Amino acid sequence: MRIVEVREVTKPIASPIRNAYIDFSKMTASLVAVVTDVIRDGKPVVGYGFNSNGRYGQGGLIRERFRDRILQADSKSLLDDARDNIDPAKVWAAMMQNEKPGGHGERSVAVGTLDMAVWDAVAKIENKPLFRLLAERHGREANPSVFVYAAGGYYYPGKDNTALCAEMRGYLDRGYNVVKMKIGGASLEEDRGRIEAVLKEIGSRAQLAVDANGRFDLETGIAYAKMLRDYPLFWYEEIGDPLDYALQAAISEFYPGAMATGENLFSHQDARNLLRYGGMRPDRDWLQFDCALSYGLVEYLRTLEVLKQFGWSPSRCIPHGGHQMSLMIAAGLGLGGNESYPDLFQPYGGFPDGVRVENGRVTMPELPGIGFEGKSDLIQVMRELAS
Ligand SMILES: O=C([O-])CC(=O)C(=O)O
Ligand SMILES: [Mg+2]
Repeated sequence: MRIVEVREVTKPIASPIRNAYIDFSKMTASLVAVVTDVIRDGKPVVGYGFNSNGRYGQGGLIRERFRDRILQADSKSLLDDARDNIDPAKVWAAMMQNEKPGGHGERSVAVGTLDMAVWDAVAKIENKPLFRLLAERHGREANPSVFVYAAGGYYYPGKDNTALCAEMRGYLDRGYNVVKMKIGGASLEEDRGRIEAVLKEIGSRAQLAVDANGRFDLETGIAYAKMLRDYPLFWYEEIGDPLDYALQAAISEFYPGAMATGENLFSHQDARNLLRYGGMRPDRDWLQFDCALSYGLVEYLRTLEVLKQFGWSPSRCIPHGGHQMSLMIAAGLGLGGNESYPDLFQPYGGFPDGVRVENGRVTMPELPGIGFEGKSDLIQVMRELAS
């Protein structure tokens, strides 16, 4: 049993939206296929992966370093002999040989993308949904019903509060009961008006989270905290620079409600520093580490270990990124839920065809692997890459 080929293509996921920090007019993502020599139903098992929005495709790193380390490794050294399967942790170690520690910028995206494809292949080889395989290996009960919230509310040329409210109402109509919008890309007073308009629109049918995308300095973050604490928000997200743990800790003195952060922390070491120094509160705050940006599930398992050491439950994690991989981890390992972008980043985001959001939850179907085969627009581009 071996990995015979690794393919990458960089795809556009551009749109005219903008958050407080970047616009998405040139956004791309890497799509990868990991082809094995294992035959199921007369065809080779192929695992697929892609990275989440926000960090661009990683074709250069994948093609120049990580693909060759997988293909050039002794194939036996990548196997889990006891399970007669590929061992994702060994593939991970092969990819990371001759990589220095620290400085976890973007190679973590390249490795996370390939790691997703490896797990997809591993679960397909066992002919199980990945969430069932994870629950089994970790001695847990799987729960295929997962909380999801609708992320959007971007700044958009010509978008006024009427359009923003219509967008949010559309999410409620599709079964969501938590919605998220961007802040920090306008003045505080303008953002207050946007928030009040949305709160009035959604009424008691849903809760609202707000996301500053790391834009604020301490003073602005506090000014917003004082404004936002007047409203019953679901969370106040990524207030300042993702690596400024002292800022995060200081804001907690001004904001008693829930805060969320972590989508731009790419390693278990960075996650540990957040828990050590960021003043995050395990009884109310949320952690958004996204395996597809941060060295994959092999690393995410280490991050979950760190959480345990610091007294955090996996149920405080609601990953960034809106992909099916995190849905699998949520259903298999008991995360608190997952992000979703109902109108953005297609065909990569979302759920298998026919899966509906009901009362803010989706139920994972019993598809082998991550379940990409159940999403027709997505599997089409994946198969184009593999064939
Ligand atoms: O706008 C983005 O970069 C995405 C983001 O922060 C989120 O989904 O939380
Ligand atoms: Mg965010």
